[in-house]
Amino acid sequence: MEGLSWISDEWIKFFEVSYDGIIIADGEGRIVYINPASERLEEVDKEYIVGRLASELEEEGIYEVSVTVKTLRERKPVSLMQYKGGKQLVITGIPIFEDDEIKWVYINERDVTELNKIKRDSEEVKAIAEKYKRQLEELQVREDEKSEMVTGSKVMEKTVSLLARIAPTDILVLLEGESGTGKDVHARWIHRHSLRKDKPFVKIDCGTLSETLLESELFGYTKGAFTGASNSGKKGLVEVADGGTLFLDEIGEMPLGLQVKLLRLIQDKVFIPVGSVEEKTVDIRIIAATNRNLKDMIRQGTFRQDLYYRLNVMPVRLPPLRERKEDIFYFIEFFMEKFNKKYGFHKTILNRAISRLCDYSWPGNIRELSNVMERLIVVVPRAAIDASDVETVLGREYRKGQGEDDFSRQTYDEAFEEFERYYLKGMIGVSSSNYELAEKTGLSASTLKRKLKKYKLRLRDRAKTEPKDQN
Ligand SMILES: Nc1ncnc2c1ncn2[C@@H]1O[C@H](COP(=O)(O)OP(=O)(O)OP(=O)(O)O)[C@@H](O)[C@H]1O
Repeated sequence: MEGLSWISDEWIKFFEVSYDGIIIADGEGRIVYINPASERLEEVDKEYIVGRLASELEEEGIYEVSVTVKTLRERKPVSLMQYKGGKQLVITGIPIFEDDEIKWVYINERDVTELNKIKRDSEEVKAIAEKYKRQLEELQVREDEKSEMVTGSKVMEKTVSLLARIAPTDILVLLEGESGTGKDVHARWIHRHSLRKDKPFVKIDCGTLSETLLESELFGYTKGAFTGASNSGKKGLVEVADGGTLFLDEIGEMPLGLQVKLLRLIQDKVFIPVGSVEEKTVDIRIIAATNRNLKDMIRQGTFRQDLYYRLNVMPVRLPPLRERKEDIFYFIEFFMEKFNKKYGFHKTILNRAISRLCDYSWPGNIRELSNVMERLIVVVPRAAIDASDVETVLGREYRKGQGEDDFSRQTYDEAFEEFERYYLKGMIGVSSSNYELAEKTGLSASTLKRKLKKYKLRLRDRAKTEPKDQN
């Protein structure tokens, strides 16, 4: 340690206990000091190293690349990453100048294996946490779906899985269906499952306002734009929806004069507030809904063809309830739970009451079913809703609706499945065991098991919905 005689023994003691490797070389590259940590990290012996030229040690392969040599050559701090005996070392050489000459090279070696492992571990932990977070979110979504939207039948499952695929994209969705088929519910579902879910969902019913009012509601107005306009002007719903989703309900009712402005909004995401000359740009996703046949409207000249093609990118048809009778069971279950909770009841419904509800053609679709279920829960004074209650609540509607089944849109298989489920549900109502059910239906135990599974039916549903003495 001759070359370092100017450094006090106290300082050397610090070097000796350092966890980092420390090497000091002179201006010619001759190693004058190596601390125990460096001996350990580099797997070398100080007796062999001290007094030797770094370039020689590099030639001998003791050092794969000598940082000392590199630092002397480049005359500036140099950092390298090297692997030695399974360790990952970051080696830094710093030249120390006297006048213009390099007097010393100070080398610091740090074992980053542990550090990198900790980093990798923490990344792994982060990835696992992300995975669980995603799983939780998916569970949450499923929970939401359960509580907000019925998705029971095969048709509905297909629709929902299509919506799940398109929800995160910005594709324009056109929901088509009769009044009460769930266009609003589905539009909100798309928004909630989109990347815009934390931004506003703004609905405008194009059928309820006059052309002038609709225009100012949609696009807003500047101050003094028309008599009675607020002095400060007003933001339109299009702007309120910025970043989120604009739901244009009853798009078929949109006045022709506004259709061209809507076309511009859809195409270029620009609009002009009433009374202004300046265009404004927004970032919105548009979902439109209609219960009218837009193609017929084009023929009648009340709907623009170019707008129709802009809107018809991803049409999603929500069939009327009479075309998906299988869904009625799921809706009944859903509304029983919903309204029992709302009114604090624990009412049940008998299978024969369910049969009556299924017989009806539901011209007002799910909205009508929802209203009827709410009325039944509230007005029936007994714990179990019976067939006669349904007939009373539906009244004349029931008799009118009976026998109006429309199978014209169903294939034979679909109609058969609908009947089979209906039949089995009825037979469950009059059987007290699987054995009895098999006997009454004449089906083998295994066929019965398979069919009950297919239609998600259970014998204990009966116990839940029908008191024993009523059978
Ligand atoms: N899949 C569903 N799950 C649960 N409730 C539903 C579903 N579809 C519709 N409903 C209920 O039925 C009623 C009517 O639904 P919604 O308002 O979405 O229909 P709509 O097609 O938009 O009707 P309109 O054309 O008259 O505006 C609402 O009370 C809604 O909660």
